[in-house]
Formats: sequence, structure tokens, C-alpha cells
Amino acid sequence: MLTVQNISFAYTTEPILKNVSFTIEKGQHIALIGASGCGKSTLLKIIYGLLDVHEGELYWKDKKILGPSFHLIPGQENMKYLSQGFELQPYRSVSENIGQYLSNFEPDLKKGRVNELLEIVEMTAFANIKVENLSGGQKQRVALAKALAKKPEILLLDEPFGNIDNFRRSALRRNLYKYLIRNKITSITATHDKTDILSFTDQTIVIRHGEIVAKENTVDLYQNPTDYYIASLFGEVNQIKLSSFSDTKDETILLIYPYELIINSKSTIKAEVKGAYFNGNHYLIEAIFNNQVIFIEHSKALKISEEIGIEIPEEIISLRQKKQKV
Ligand SMILES: Nc1ncnc2c1ncn2[C@@H]1O[C@H](COP(=O)(O)OP(=O)(O)OP(=O)(O)O)[C@@H](O)[C@H]1O
Repeated sequence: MLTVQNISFAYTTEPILKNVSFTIEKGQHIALIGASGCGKSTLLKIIYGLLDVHEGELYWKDKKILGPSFHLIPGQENMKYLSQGFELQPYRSVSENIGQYLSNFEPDLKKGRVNELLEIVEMTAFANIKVENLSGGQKQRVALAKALAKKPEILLLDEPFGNIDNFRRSALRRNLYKYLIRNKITSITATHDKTDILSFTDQTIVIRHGEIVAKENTVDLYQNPTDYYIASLFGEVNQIKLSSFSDTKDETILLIYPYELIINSKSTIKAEVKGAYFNGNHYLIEAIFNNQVIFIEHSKALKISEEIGIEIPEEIISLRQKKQKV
């Protein structure tokens, strides 16, 4: 188990992480989300032992994680941290980079392991190419394979798929998490991309201004966000007054995702279309409702200035009323 107990940290005088505590069970896959600059990378670096905390303690199993002041070589033996910079050797081949820290005593074993990792990151065809000749996304894949090479107990990933095109990204994510599950490797992934999170992580930790504001089952957190900040990290979200949809004086503001709003010409609740953005399998309709901009997913494009009727399913309203902090 990873135990993070009341840690606080600052680079200068400004606090970056404030009294952060959580635990992660062995084999769990955790997403770390939050607005840019909230402290995600800093937290990963602290867990890996690259920064000394000012207050608090961290443990992996029963062993205390110590920062660089206590180690000749910073970093934890049983962890790997894949930073946003790839830290590869440009003049060596892809295979040499991946196998850099693997023992040379059993060359066949090493070769087999490098080949297995090349397959996971779909870089077999590039095995003998020098890293300096690779694209950004290819380098990212090599760095990922290198991080996996010595089978870490915990893998810390900082925006691991940021440079990789959509086509490869989905396959790579599936390969990677299958591998992590098979090998019982715990992972923490800092990301801005909800597709990195939703299918692949058990729990999501949300950071805001250096503090943890949620640690919940990923699906529950997405389906029932407790506040606007959390919901907006998953994408577009509307804030709609309950009183504008039902016969109540309740001033509660509900968080409603664009896919949860329904366009229905029979509805007496009206909005005016301001834009329609093609998103592949749907259009994102921008509309004005009660003097505010709202977004609705719809199967067709709609005309600017068109009046539309909108509704929210009853079950969504009652679910949100129960969950939201108001
Ligand atoms: N070496 C440093 N010295 C001083 N300040 C730093 C240093 N590294 C990061 N910071 C600051 O600490 C804060 C948190 O940075 P961090 O990189 O942890 O955020 P993040 O949540 O990972 O951001 P992003 O999502 O943009 O990668 C930011 O305000 C950043 O400017």
C-alpha cells in the first residue's frame, strides 16, 4: 500500500501542496486530475522521492519514502516515474534504450524482454532506429517501455499519452493497462484527458490549488460530480437552476453534462440556438437559456437563432440533487 500522510510542499514561499493525505492499495490504478498548475507533477515527483517534503510522511508498504537529501541517487528503487520530458539517450537505438537498465548476464532473456516491451508499445519495427530520429510520440512510447523494463511495483505516469496520435493512443492504453493488471503493477496517472481515465482507472484523485478535493471511484465521480470544478475536468458541463426546470423555488444549481440534456420540441422550456459544432458522432449545440450559454449533444446540426425545447430526465435531476454539494 502507498500511504501519503499530511504532506505539504513549496518550491519557494508559495505553498504548492497543502496537507495532502491518501492511500492506494497495491494493484490499483489511480488517475490524478486537476487544473494546470494545481500540483499533479509535483505530487508524482514527491512520491518518487525527487523532492523533499516540508511536512508529512510517505510510505510504500512499510518503508518510508525519503527525498533527495537522504539518497545519493534520487528516486525509489521499486518505482518508475515517467516524466513529461522523456530522458532517453538520443544516439542509442530504441532497443538499447529500452534495455538500458536490464542485466547483460543473460542476453537471450534480455532480448526476449525488450521484444515483449517493443510489442506492448507497438515499436517493434523501430527496434534498431536511433532515438534522435523518432517523432515525439514515438519517443514517448519508447520512454514508456523503458519505464516498464524492470517491472516496477509502482508506475508514476505524467501525461503519458500526450504526444501520441489518437489512432495509436487507444491501442497503447489498452496494451499498457492490460500489462499493468497482469503484472499487478500499481499506477498513478496524471492527465488532462478523460479518455485516459474513464476506462482504465479504479479511482480518481482530484487536486485543486494543492489540496485533494475528491478521491472516489472513477465512474461514480464522473456520473455524480460533487461540484463544478470536478465536473469541468471531464469536459463541457452546464450549470442549470433547478427552479428553471421544475415547479419549485429551490435555487439549487444542477450540473448537467451536454449529453444529458434532451432536445424535445414538445417541451415548454425554450432555448435559442447560437452554434452547432460537428463532433463526429454528434453535434454540440450551443444555445442561450435564461441568459446563459448551455451546451447540448444532438444528432443533427441546428440552425442559428432556431428556438428549441429542452428537457432533463427526472432521474438525472434526482441523482444530482442527492450528490451535489450545494
Ligand atoms: N522547479 C520549480 N520551481 C518553482 N516552481 C515550480 C517548479 N516546478 C513547478 N513549479 C510551480 O508549481 C506549481 C505546480 O506545478 P506542477 O507542475 O506540479 O503542476 P501540474 O498540476 O502538474 O500542471 P500541468 O497540468 O500544467 O502539468 C505551478 O505553479 C508551477 O509553476
